[in-house]
Amino acid sequence: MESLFDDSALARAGGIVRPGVWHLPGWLSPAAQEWIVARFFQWGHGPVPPHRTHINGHPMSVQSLSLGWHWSPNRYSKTADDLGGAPVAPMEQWLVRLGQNAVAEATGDAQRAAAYLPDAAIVNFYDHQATMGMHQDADERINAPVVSLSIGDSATFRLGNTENRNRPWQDLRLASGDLLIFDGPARFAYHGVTRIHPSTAPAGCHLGAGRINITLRQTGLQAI
Ligand SMILES: O=C(O)CCC(=O)C(=O)O
Ligand SMILES: [Fe+2]
Repeated sequence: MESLFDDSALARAGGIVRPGVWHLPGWLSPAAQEWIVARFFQWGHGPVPPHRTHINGHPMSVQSLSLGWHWSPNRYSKTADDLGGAPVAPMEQWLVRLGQNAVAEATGDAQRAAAYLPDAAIVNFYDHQATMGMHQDADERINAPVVSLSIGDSATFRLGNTENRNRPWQDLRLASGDLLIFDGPARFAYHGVTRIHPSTAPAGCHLGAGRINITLRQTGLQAI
């Protein structure tokens, strides 16, 4: 019953939000969402467990883990140096292919998609209280697309301008299965998450309460 009225039942327009931003609602099939949730629980076993990254001494409200490169503020590393030095889990090849398919389908630019080789995934878990302040994804060295996948409860995602964390911005609702890409003129747009909407997830994704967001990034860094 619950799943009849989850957010995936809403008819939502998708496509180009503004130059460089694409939103494809329900891009991940229900089966893919369920499969990724199962993988998410496996990632939780380590080697670096989900953690609240500290920014300026304060823990973020989201719990994060990384694949490929460990992210800590302003820095990517191969070991989680802020958490005892465990090696980061490897990037998974199905995520690379998923990212390439996402870029190809959203943008229609086959060359940009083929050149896209994301080597890091940041996996965030939001409980119902969690939010993310306005920021730029600017720790990557090259200007490749950011591919964002959302699963579980819906979120209000705030998409700002490229100059500062203030207005103008626009609020988008990201539901389970949604794909969002920012690239080109919007690659360095400020963005954040202002709210999680409880009880909006499809029951079949089996996450329980909360939201997962996975962002795929191409860092431009070389492992040494
Ligand atoms: O949860 C989201 O939709 C955005 C996450 C994000 O901005 C990030 O991980 O840098
Ligand atoms: Fe971000």
